[in-house]
Amino acid sequence: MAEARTIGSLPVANVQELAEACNNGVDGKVPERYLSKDPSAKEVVAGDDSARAIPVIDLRRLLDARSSEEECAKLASACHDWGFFQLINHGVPDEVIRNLMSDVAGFFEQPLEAKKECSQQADSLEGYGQAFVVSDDQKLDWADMLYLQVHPSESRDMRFWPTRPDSFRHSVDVYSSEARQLAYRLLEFMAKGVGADPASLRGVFEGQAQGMRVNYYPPCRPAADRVVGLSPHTDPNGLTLLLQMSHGDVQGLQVKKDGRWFAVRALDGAFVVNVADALEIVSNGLFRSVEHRAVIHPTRERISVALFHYPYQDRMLCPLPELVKKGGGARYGPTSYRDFLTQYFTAQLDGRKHLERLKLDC
Ligand SMILES: O=C(O)CCC(=O)C(=O)O
Ligand SMILES: [Fe+2]
Repeated sequence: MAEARTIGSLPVANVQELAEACNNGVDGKVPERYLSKDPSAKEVVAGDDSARAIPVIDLRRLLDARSSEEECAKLASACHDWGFFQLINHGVPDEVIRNLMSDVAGFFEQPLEAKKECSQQADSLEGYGQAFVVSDDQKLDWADMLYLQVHPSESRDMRFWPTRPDSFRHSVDVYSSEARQLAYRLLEFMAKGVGADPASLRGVFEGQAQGMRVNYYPPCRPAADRVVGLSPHTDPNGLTLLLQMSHGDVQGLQVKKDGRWFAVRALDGAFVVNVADALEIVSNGLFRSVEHRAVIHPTRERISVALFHYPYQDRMLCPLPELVKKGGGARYGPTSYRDFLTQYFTAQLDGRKHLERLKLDC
């Protein structure tokens, strides 16, 4: 996949190690590069009201002929109004998710030297390290990550795949194939929700690249409210399925709506699903790719696993013709997905600029 294999990141400190030093008082000062200078970043609509702010969609209701139409409409509204929803009764066995999360946590529990066996190489975002560091004076995120290309299987670069815990590779393999089928299914229901042909929307993504990013957010005792776990961004792919693991109900994901940040309270056992850039384009703007970010807890770590489903890369990406007709014209110009990714990275995660430049007046 173009993204991970052509764009590298400048090497920076390992945040898990840095956090240990900062948190246990050896060197309590958090380096300036991690401290946010934007105070507005802290204005959040949190509290209990927002706990269920993002809509909850029930796959069982989508599948049941008696409730499907209503749930599809709810799904389509969620994708338009929020770009995010939580998915319950999703059918991915608990055991598959448990195994994945336990192996992922096991990887990060290893000593640094062991994790470094999977380190990123120059010019690639694949492997263990930090992403999106393009300049020496850029602010840095309080997180480490492990990015793997997981599908198609021949695209896997096993140099970056952990061999410990022993079951890591198997767990990822099983999880990615279950979740992939779920993603395709969701795309069909999304299409139904806007009166489009399910096969057309599914066809843009089916069999295409799937990547997995594990984000490790260490606690930050001295300055949790001044560091950022993952800077505001949209995802460049089509559909993202997100799982999180935390102790003591630690949350961290925040989603932007109408210019305000909303804290997401992830339901136990649910997926957090979000519309990403390519799906906004293909849906002619009926589904929206919204900015989101992750914040840090003072005393507890958090791990999230994002599974990215990419569109085809050998054809031009553009809105589905039937949705263009419905919408009275195309709202996005055609783009090659490779060019789009280059723009995404050149914009340095600067809001939605890379998407806005494709917009047409109609
Ligand atoms: O950790 C989270 O909750 C968000 C992760 C995310 O947005 C990403 O990996 O793209
Ligand atoms: Fe994201």
